[in-house]
Amino acid sequence: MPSLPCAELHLHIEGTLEPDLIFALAARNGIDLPYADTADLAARYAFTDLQSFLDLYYANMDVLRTEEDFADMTRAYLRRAAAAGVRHAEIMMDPQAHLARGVALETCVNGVAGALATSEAEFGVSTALIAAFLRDRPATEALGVLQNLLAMDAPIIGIGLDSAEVGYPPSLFAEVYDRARGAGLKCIAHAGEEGPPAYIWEALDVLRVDRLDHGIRCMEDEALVERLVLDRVPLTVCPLSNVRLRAVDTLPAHPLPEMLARGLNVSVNSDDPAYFGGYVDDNFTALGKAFGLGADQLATLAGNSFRSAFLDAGRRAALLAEVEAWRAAEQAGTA
Ligand code: HPA
Ligand SMILES: [Zn+2]
Repeated sequence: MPSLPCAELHLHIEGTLEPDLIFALAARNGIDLPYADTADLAARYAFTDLQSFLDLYYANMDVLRTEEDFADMTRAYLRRAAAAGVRHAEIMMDPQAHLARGVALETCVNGVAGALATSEAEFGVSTALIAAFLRDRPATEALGVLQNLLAMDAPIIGIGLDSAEVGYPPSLFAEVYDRARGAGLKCIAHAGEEGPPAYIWEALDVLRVDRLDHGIRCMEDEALVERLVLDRVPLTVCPLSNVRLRAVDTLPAHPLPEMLARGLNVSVNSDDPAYFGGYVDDNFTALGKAFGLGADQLATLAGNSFRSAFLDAGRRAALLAEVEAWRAAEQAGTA
């Protein structure tokens, strides 16, 4: 069966570092890892919440030192994503996590962007880059990094907001988002993963986001659901991530089917696939199994991903046609 064609809109490139690549980059850079082997590392992926994951996620980034390291990581993701059916990827990176380790902005941005530049020719995956700011660091630091990204003419289409959510409401970053919007950048933010519905309201009303990452806790606030439906705000949902980080207890308890039924503009994404048990195809497969989703619902989710992407009209139409062809083949039983 051919993979469902989709866009991946919520993907932290640093979260695609697989254990074997972590070991390969450590060897290349002469770094001693505090793990016996890849199995020892993978055994530590039993997370209790977002912070327990972030601790390991930031520690493992230490193997990324050169432009080539960032490019190799990005190419490995694109190869795997293409096999998963991804036809367009809007990829987030965390520049502050690298700056804090003494890696230059040019090194991390040019490494990732260099691999993205050849992605369509090499893997058939069109791409865009999003610079995410760490909400548990000061907004003044984010503002400085944004200024530097603009000064170097970094090939980014937008900004995001990630890292530890609770205690760091979106409104802290109002000035950063105003500046980004003024520079013509798209505005995206994580909200409502672990944080309360009030953070989603702030992302909408203060940051004026074009798209929300996660947003699953909107289901606790009826007026918020109505607002999100009315404005067709895209929500990039990451089911396997939510289970691994204990935002939901089990996949069958995930609110995604209810979100779809309420008319929310939901897409399916992998977040940090090396850490959360799978890429976007694995997320679709797990959802299909947990909820018995048919071709129509899967095609709706894939269609939403292309409708929520920052694509030009021509490519969007071509990719939506691929989804319709997939749906027709599935329904005819010829896939
Ligand atoms: O799932 C996530 N949530 C918040 N911040 C992150 N940074 C990487 N992954 C995540
Ligand atoms: Zn995320």
